[in-house]
Amino acid sequence: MAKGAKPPGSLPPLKSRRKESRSLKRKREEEELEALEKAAQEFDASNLTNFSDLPISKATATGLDKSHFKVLTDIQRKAIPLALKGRDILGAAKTGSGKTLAFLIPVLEILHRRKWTQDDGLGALIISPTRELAIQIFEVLRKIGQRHSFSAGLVIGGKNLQDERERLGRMNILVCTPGRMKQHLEQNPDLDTYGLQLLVLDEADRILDMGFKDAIDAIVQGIPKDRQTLLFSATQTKNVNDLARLSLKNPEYVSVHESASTATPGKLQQHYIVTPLPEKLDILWSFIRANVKSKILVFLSSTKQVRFVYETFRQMQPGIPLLHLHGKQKQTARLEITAKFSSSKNSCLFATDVVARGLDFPAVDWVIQVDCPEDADTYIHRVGRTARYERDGRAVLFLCPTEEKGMLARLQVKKVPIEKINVRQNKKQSIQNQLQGICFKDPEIKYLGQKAFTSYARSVYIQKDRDIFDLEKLPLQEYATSLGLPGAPRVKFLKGEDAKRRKNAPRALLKDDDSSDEEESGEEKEGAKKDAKKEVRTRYDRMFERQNQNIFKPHFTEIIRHGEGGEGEVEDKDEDFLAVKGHGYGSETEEGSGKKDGQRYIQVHGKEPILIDSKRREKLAMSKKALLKYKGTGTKLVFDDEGEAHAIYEFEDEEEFAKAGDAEEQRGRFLAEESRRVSAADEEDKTIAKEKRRAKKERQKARLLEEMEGSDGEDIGVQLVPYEEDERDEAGRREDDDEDEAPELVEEAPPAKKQKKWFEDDSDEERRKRKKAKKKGRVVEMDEAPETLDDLEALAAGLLA
Ligand SMILES: Nc1ncnc2c1ncn2[C@@H]1O[C@H](COP(=O)(O)OP(=O)(O)OP(=O)(O)O)[C@@H](O)[C@H]1O
Repeated sequence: MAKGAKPPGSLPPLKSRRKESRSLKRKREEEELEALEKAAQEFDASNLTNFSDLPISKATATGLDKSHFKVLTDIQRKAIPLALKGRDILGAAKTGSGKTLAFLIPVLEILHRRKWTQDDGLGALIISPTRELAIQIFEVLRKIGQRHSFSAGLVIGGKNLQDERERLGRMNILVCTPGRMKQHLEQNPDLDTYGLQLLVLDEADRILDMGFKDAIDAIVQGIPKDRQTLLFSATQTKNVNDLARLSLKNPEYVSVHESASTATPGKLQQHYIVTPLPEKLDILWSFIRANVKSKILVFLSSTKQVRFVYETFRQMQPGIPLLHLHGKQKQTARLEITAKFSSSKNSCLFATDVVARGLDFPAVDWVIQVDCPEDADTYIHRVGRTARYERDGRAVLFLCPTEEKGMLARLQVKKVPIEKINVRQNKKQSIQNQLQGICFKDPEIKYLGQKAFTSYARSVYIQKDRDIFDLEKLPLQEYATSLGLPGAPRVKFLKGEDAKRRKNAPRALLKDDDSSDEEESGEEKEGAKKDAKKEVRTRYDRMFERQNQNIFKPHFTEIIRHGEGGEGEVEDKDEDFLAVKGHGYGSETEEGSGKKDGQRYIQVHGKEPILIDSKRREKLAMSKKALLKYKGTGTKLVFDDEGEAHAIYEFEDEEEFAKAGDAEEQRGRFLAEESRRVSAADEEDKTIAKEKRRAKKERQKARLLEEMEGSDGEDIGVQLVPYEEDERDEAGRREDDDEDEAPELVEEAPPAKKQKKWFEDDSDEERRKRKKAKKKGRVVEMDEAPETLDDLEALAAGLLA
């Protein structure tokens, strides 16, 4: 055989074999993808039942199987095949009917078929109106996408924008809230949206209404028009203007329950009761007491009401774990509460509408709507937190007599089957006295009650549907009494408030408002914001101004007024009372708080006024320590026999001085006399000090002896504490130290700040851990909850696979 010739039947070299197999693999993959695309385009959904029938990738099919999803729900059967064909979809289906999978499966499949890789940037954007819902969607995506290699991120705020930035540049799928996404699109040059293939809006009608308008418009401007768009909600919008804003292309309207006789889940039992407003809390309390073995979700119309009911009911101990959730809690707390309620078998969660949409709490038995929802759609979403995916559930709506007719008419139009029931009067328990007692004992709760009252009144006032909501017809005085308040707080309203706009406004837009104690809705807040620019008012300022509240008894209010001379300027004087009189710092002309050019100042005698431009600064400025600093060290005076005060050094009368002889001589005499006096005093001091040292040594000796012998024979665990470490006061003095011993104390007293500990307890261990975590730049906030925001963010940074 010639040199170099290959023997017949021998294999090609390894390198070229590998190359060949790689290209074969690639070819095979491409053929598979083409076949998948073809199958999706030609798919006939008429006999579709199981996920395994769908023309989807192996990766998605495995993810679904591993998550135990087998049979498609109606909305999934109708929407998924169309979305896989690349159609724009307007999907409407009852709450709890599985809309999340109806958009997540197409998201994964479209990107897969288009061979999307990490280098291709953002491929799909999923928008949710709340952080909780975004987290929930993200978790489902993680489960069913576990066999894909896309990177997915969660963009919901509550974290440093900069931290999120770099990671976002590498993400293929983002689940986000509108405000935060808008921020990133505007400020993050690393975010490449040019190739975006899919835009999904969950709870689309909510996202498209006024509150999110700016954010959504900005997002839509920043992404390509040539993309697929999927909109889902239980109460879908068909508003042409909304759809035009999203540039939908010939969308397919998929409404599986439009022809159904009801808009709510079949297994949901819905009832309402008619109750006078002042009896609502009695009924709620009695209901909870009678259902302590259930899982109950209670909707109230504002954060303040949620907090008031939670705080008071908690004190009254109904015998069921209580939780509360609203939009003003910190994200970690919100996550923790959501997780707790999800995993609990029996508990009662008081919440605002922040949990009304989309959240999939397992096995909720009851949804109670204490406050009437603003419209029938909100009703549908609230009750949809129970009776999800083939489960049973019950819902009760509390209606005031004035709300009954209007609300029932609205519900009827929306095809909500609801029946009236009555409360068994013998089971109803009045809690008014208990609430009064709680409010009386705790001014903070009373204050919260006042805010709850105000926010309720405002929430009714700002509603547009006057057939249902009529504030004037509500017995507000009695309602205040039912909350345990001594009188109805005065509520200020401004014209033209827009409940929906404020309610749906993203957090970013409400940022300024969040810092205040006011409620979430209404132009009142905007008015308040304007006021806030003029002067900084603390909650205590407001509390004092509320004269009809009797937070302080009327005669006390009188004292404030008379003490300040005149009723005309009560507001300013109240502030003076708070700032000055309350602390007893002298005359109001010299010291106290005042206003200049619309700014508030605190004036301490002889010092520059301190500008009060925040609550924190006011608190600081009013602290004892700060005031001591500003007040200086004071002047030492001596008193003569007649009780007259004199400065320590005073000028002598000139004539007297001349009579006493030559000035230089006098000086010499004075110095000689003083030095003799100082030497004598020094001798005396030394003797006293010596005597004291000796006595102290004796005492120490005696104490040691006592300790060694065990004075009364008992084994005292804290004997290890040595004598240097005995009790000291704040200045580092020991209890038996004498004021006169000052010179010795200076020598002996160690720096009083930190006392050495001779034994270690759990707190030391904790402190060390905290210190360590701090050093690493991270504070461990929740040890037990497995799904902290950090966990989720870490997941967000990782790959789905
Ligand atoms: N095909 C399915 N098989 C079994 N369970 C399913 C299926 N699809 C969805 N589910 C379950 O049904 C529940 C409700 O699903 P999902 O949250 O998607 O409902 P939804 O229609 O989005 O509700 P909402 O309108 O309240 O947002 C979830 O617990 C989900 O896991």
